[in-house]
Order: sequence, then structure tokens, then C-alpha cells
Amino acid sequence: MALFEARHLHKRFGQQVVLEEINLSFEEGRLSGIMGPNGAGKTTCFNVLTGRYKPDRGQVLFDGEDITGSPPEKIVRRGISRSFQIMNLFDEYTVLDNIVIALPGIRKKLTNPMHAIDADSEMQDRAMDILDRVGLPGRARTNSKSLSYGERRALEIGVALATEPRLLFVDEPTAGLGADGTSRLADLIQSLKEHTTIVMIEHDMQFLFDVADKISVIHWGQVIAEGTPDELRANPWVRRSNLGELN
Ligand SMILES: Nc1ncnc2c1ncn2[C@@H]1O[C@H](COP(=O)(O)OP(=O)(O)OP(=O)(O)O)[C@@H](O)[C@H]1O
Repeated sequence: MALFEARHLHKRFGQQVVLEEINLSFEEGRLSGIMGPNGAGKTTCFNVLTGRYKPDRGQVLFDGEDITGSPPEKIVRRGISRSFQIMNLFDEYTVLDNIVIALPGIRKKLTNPMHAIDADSEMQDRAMDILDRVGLPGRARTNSKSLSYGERRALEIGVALATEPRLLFVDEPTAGLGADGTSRLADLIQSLKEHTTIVMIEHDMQFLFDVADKISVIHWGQVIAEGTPDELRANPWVRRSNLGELN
């Protein structure tokens, strides 16, 4: 059984049907990619899958349970986390504190998190482990506003990992990164894949084809092609389409 499934999702905004009939399934331990032309509805689909929008029809199942229409905070508690396309960090806090305040249980444990964080060595250790995973251990005490763009993206993924998700949704992680940043991010994603199930929207097809185990192409509100990177490279529609350079 797939860890996560979307069945017959339909979503419209006013008269505009954005998701017509979306069916997706994501296997545990895999990296699943979603691609498609601009405006195809990829982010809307993520918003429905992670509880930000309710679908007009259809079902979302996580680990066999129906989570359709559950609010985002409930979905996070079930083990689904999301790293946003738009940066979502506390700029005035250190890199380490950004992770600590995302850890589960922090709000319960400390009445005033920012004042007591330094005294809580268990939380600090957990946060340092996450910074190790995302390649930022040397930046723990740096103010997050001083990070480079690529480091911010890595920290954002760290914040999403802090909730200890079983499933991590990542929206366009390479957006705004140069060649070096993209290559570092590819290494990071490859190492995260070993422990976390990931679903990723990505425009950079070369990047996606390098890291994904399976890719779904969304167009006209439907999944129009699906398969391994090799299968998709051979797919006549994908080859003919103007989605990007597949080589
Ligand atoms: N909250 C909203 N209200 C009205 N229309 C919306 C809303 N969110 C998205 N849309 C519309 O839905 C369509 C799909 O947008 P969406 O952002 O999901 O596409 P996308 O595939 O993620 O695009 P891109 O690749 O450019 O990020 C667009 O026409 C957009 O204007």
C-alpha cells in the first residue's frame, strides 16, 4: 500500500477548474517528483495534499487514513511536513533557534521558548543533529538573515525536518539557486532520501530526473504521464512536449 494517495481530486477557483481529476500515490522510502508547465496546478495540488485547501471532490489518504480537508496543523501532527517555495524563517533568530522552535514539544516544554532555549541541552542536541543532516552545523550560531540564499533553502528544509515527518513535501527547492547551490542541494536531497519519504515539485528537470525515483507530470488538471525518470525520458508525449530539455 502506498504511504500517501490522492484519489479523484477536483479543485476549482470560481469558474476556473485547476485540478480536474488528479490521482497520485507516493511510496514510503521513495522520492516522488511532480512536474508540469507553469500554471498547471502543481502548487494548488500541494495545497490540497497538505490541507491548505479543501478539494471540491476526491480523497486524500495518509497511511490508510482519510485526511481529506484536515487543517494543516493536524496534518503536520500526523507526520507530514512541508517546505515552502517562499522563504519562511525567523530572520532575527540564529540558525539553531530556527530549528529548535520547530521541534515537536517545544511549546509545551517551555513557556517562553526564546528565553529558555539556551538552557535546554536536549533540544539543542536534537537541533544540532538536524543541522548536521542539512549541512549547516558550522552556521548554528549565525543569525539566519546572514545566510546565503542556498543556505536559507537548506535551513528551510531543516525546519521542515524538525517536525520529524514521515513524509516531506518540498516545493521548488532549486528556485533562485545557481549551479553551485543546485549541486549542493542535490547532494542534500540524496542524503535525506535515505531516511525520509519525499515529494517534490520541481521545474529544473535535470535536477528532478537525477534525484527522483518516480515522476508524475501534471497538465490540464490531470496526471498525463507517470513513471521512472527513464520511462519518462522515453515517453513520446514528454519528449514532444515543451516542458523542458530532457536530453
Ligand atoms: N487561491 C487561488 N485563487 C484563485 N486562483 C488560484 C489560486 N491559487 C491558484 N490559482 C490559479 O490556479 C492556477 C494554477 O496555479 P498553481 O500555482 O497551482 O500552478 P503551478 O503549476 O504551481 O504554477 P507554477 O509552476 O507557475 O508555480 C493558476 O491559474 C492560478 O492563477
